Amino acid sequence: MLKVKDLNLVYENKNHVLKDINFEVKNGEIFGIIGLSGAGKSSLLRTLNLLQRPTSGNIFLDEIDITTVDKKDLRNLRKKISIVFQHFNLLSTRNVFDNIALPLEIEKKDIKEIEKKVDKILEEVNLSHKKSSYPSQLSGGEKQRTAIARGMINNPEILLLDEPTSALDPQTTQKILDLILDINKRFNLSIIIVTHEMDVIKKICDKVVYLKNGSVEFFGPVHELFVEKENEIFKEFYQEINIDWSRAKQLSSKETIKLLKIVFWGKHTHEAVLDEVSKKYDVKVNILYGKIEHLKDNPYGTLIINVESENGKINDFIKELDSKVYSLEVLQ
Ligand SMILES: Nc1ncnc2c1ncn2[C@@H]1O[C@H](COP(=O)(O)OP(=O)(O)OP(=O)(O)O)[C@@H](O)[C@H]1O
Repeated sequence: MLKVKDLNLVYENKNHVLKDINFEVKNGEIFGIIGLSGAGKSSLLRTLNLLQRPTSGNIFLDEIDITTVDKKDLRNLRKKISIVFQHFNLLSTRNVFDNIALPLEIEKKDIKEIEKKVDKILEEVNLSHKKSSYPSQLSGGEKQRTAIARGMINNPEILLLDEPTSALDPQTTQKILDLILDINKRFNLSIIIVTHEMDVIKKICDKVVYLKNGSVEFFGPVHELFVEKENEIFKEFYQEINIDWSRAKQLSSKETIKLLKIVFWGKHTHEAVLDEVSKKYDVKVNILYGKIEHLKDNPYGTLIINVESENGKINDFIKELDSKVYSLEVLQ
C-alpha cells in the first residue's frame, strides 16, 4: 500500500504547487489523478518515486517512509515504483528490445536473463513483432507499449503513468486502456495514472484524487466522484448535464409538481423502479434529461424528472423512490 501524508511541494521559485496532499493507494488498485492543466498532477506523480523530492510530508510504501531514502537506495526504490513518462522517453538510437533491456543492463544482469525477460514482456504487451524496430518506426501506441514494457521489466510494485493516452487517437487509447487493465489484473499491480481525460477515469480507475490548484478537492471511489460530487466538480471540469434549468423550473413551479434528480448505481440501474413507484402512487413522470454511463464494471444512470400528482401523495412517492435509488435530490 502507498500512503501519502501531508505532502507539500514548493519549487525553488517559491511556487507552492502541492498543498497538504493526503491519499492512499491499495495493492492492485488502478488509481487516477485528475485535474485541470497546472493543477499539479505531474508534480505529484514525480514526487511518488522521488524524481521530485517533496518539501515536507511523508510517502509510505508498505509502512516505510520513502522520503527518507538516501541517494544510494533510490535505484532500488525506482525498481519498486517505476514511471512511464508522458512523451515515452525512448532512446532513439536503441531498438524496442534494447530500450526495454536498458534497466536490466544498468543492473548488469546476465545477457541470457535479459533476453528471456525482455522476450517475455514483449509478448505480454503484444510487441514481439516490433522488437528490432527503432522508435521513429513506431506508432504512438507502439511507443507507449514499449515504454510500459520498460516500466514493467523490473517487476515493480507500483507503475506510475503520466498521461498515457494524451497523444493517442480514440481507438489506440482504448487498446492502451485494455493493456493497462490487463497488466493490472494479471500481475495484481497497483497503477497510478495521471490524466486530464474523465473517460480514462471512468473506464479503468477504481479510486481517484481530484486536484485543484495543488489541493485535494476529492479523494475516493470513482463512482462517488461521478455520482455525489457531480455538481460541484464537474461544473468546472466540463458541463456534464446539458439542460435548460429555467424552463425545467418554470415547468415545476406548481405546488403539485416537483423537480427531481435521481441517480441509479450498479445493478439497480437497469431496474424499472421509477415505473413501479410512479404507478403505485399514481404520479405522472416527465423526463427532462437522462443518461446511462459505465464506470469500469458498473453502470450508473442520472435522470432529471418532474413529477406531478393531484392526490396529495407526492411526498410519499418521493420517500419511497428515495429508498430505492442511489440518491435522490429535490431540486424544486
Ligand atoms: N520545475 C518547476 N519549477 C517551478 N514551477 C514548476 C515546475 N514544474 C512545474 N511547475 C509549475 O507547477 C504547476 C503545476 O505543474 P504540473 O505540471 O504539475 O501540473 P499538471 O496538472 O500536470 O498540468 P498539465 O495537465 O498541464 O500537465 C504549474 O504552475 C507549473 O508551471
